[in-house]
Amino acid sequence: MIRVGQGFDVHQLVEGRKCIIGGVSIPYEKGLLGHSDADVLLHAITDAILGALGQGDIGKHFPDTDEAYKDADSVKLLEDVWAMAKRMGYKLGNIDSTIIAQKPKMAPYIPEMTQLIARVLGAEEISQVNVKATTTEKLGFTGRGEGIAAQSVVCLLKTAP
Ligand SMILES: Nc1ccn([C@@H]2O[C@H](COP(=O)(O)O)[C@@H](O)[C@H]2O)c(=O)n1
Ligand SMILES: C[C@@]1(CO)OP(=O)(O)OP(=O)(O)OC[C@H]1O
Repeated sequence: MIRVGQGFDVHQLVEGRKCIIGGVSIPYEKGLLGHSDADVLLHAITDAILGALGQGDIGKHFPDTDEAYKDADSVKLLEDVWAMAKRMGYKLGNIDSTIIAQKPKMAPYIPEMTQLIARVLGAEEISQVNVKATTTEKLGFTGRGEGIAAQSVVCLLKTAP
């Protein structure tokens, strides 16, 4: 059986925070604000997987009112959700994601993000994981550099009854 899910997330860009996207710390004058490390891409991916599983969203599993997730490493949150997917008998079909950011330039960091996501999700080949980036041509909150958004679509394949 095939299951499909989609995820979308936004975090504000502020001074004095790290810019962690796809598990990679990107050198930039601003970083993403959140209760956790605010990794907007991994949050969109986590939500896409939860959607495919019919298990709600990231805030249901990791509430931003819980001190346990303060400054949480979003790689760990993704690992926890992926462990659930495996327990439910799923493996990765493929995942495609887009980071929506005017700046910084994501292209140099995308291979490292892709490798990390592929490792966490147990991809058999790297082409199962695709990460893209786009500006919004200086339009809207992303175009003004006020925040970064990410969206993701995942296909999961049932491996066990
Ligand atoms: N933050 C970003 C945004 C875009 N890119 C790369 O640039 C290409 C052109 O972007 P457009 O918004 O003009 O389509 C895009 O295809 C990405 O490869 C990027 O690296 N970082
Ligand atoms: C990840 C959580 C939990 O630390 O906090 P944030 O970093 O604020 O991220 P968000 O995308 O709002 O998702 C859910 C939260 O519960």
